[in-house]
Amino acid sequence: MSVALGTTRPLPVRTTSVGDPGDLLLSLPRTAPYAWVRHGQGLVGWGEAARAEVPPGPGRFAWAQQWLTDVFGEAAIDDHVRTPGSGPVAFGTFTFDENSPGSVLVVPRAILARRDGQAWLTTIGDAPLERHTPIRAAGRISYGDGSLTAAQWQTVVARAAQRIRAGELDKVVLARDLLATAEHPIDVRLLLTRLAARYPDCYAFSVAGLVGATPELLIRRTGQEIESLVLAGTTPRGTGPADDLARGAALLASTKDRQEHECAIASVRQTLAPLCSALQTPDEPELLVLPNVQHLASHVTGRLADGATVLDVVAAMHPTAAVGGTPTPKAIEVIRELEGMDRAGYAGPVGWIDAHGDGEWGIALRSGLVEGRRARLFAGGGIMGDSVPALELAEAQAKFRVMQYALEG
Ligand SMILES: C=C(O[C@@H]1C=C(C(=O)O)C=C[C@H]1O)C(=O)O
Repeated sequence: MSVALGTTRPLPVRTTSVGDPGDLLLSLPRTAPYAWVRHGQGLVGWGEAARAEVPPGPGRFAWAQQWLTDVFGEAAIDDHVRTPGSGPVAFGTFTFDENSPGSVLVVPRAILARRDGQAWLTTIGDAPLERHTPIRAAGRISYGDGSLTAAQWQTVVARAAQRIRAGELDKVVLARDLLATAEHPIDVRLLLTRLAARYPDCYAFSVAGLVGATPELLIRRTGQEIESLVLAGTTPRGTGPADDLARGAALLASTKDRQEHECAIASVRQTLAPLCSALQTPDEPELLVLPNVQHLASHVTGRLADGATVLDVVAAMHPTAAVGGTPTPKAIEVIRELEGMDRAGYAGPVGWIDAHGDGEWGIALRSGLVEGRRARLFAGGGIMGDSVPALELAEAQAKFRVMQYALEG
């Protein structure tokens, strides 16, 4: 466990109501901003009161939960707002692969939040906080291949589809990375403001260098109520309104995409059912239309049977078939074997948790790891037996556009 210098223990936490803070993202200072924002609502944080580098391995979520229980349990909390996200909050990112290092939890020293017309500020300790400075442009952006070229990746997709046809597994999600280099150091706040403006239906997030705008809500816990938005099955946007509608209709009617979606729903149902006293999954997916792609989407709701925290639920759900595959252990094996890269936090859980175990966690898609002038971007898609490599590449390229837009404007 690490507790930042300049803060005393137990952490002195104070939450008070504040007037309308305006755009949450515009309050962030430049260094290490934390964010989870959708439709202008959510939480932003800065500074560091406590930080944990979570050790890799199968026990990582339990380790993280214990760390949170210790840090929150001994905090001296003066919370005048008492709502999910008030009091001390930890932002977190977990790597996709449990064996990869890089999972991090951070309790910021300041958290500014807004939900349903209510706004609040939480501060920890009284040392002065870093102040807001103007957002800086990144200048020209150039791109290079990551681990595999587009052609190599298509070969890998074809190989995976062949293994699915041979009956080794039902579905696997394969991704690739793209390396972006900017002329000037990348200001994460610039990426966040662009992402929030162009993708308001997505969760714009920033945790420990992992930045993106994900449409996929892994789990939200509010008391005993839980919600999840399952996405799987994708088509790029059309060239005009008629083409767009036709693509949406074709996606809803596509056997390949409906089966891919069913794999994702089945994995979520299977992991949530034992934790819930009630669980509703829709019979038919809907279309979620985003500026770059259209997805098959299912909104799942439920009621937790016992006192599981949001992180306990994350631990049970990750990785869903939307980002791993079916069956999960075989899909993970194939991903490790074929992708030729470490996904780091991409496709892993990202979000926040409070001292009562409430919180919101997404799947870190449409994202990149940002450091200095460089960003490593990630995108992928579900592969089935009848997947066409060129179409999968086009889908991944459409998904890369989210972060390319964030970098280039
Ligand atoms: C893997 C990604 O997205 C996932 C895969 C999808 C698909 O294959 O249709 C759709 C949404 C996400 O669950 C990504 O964005 O990189």
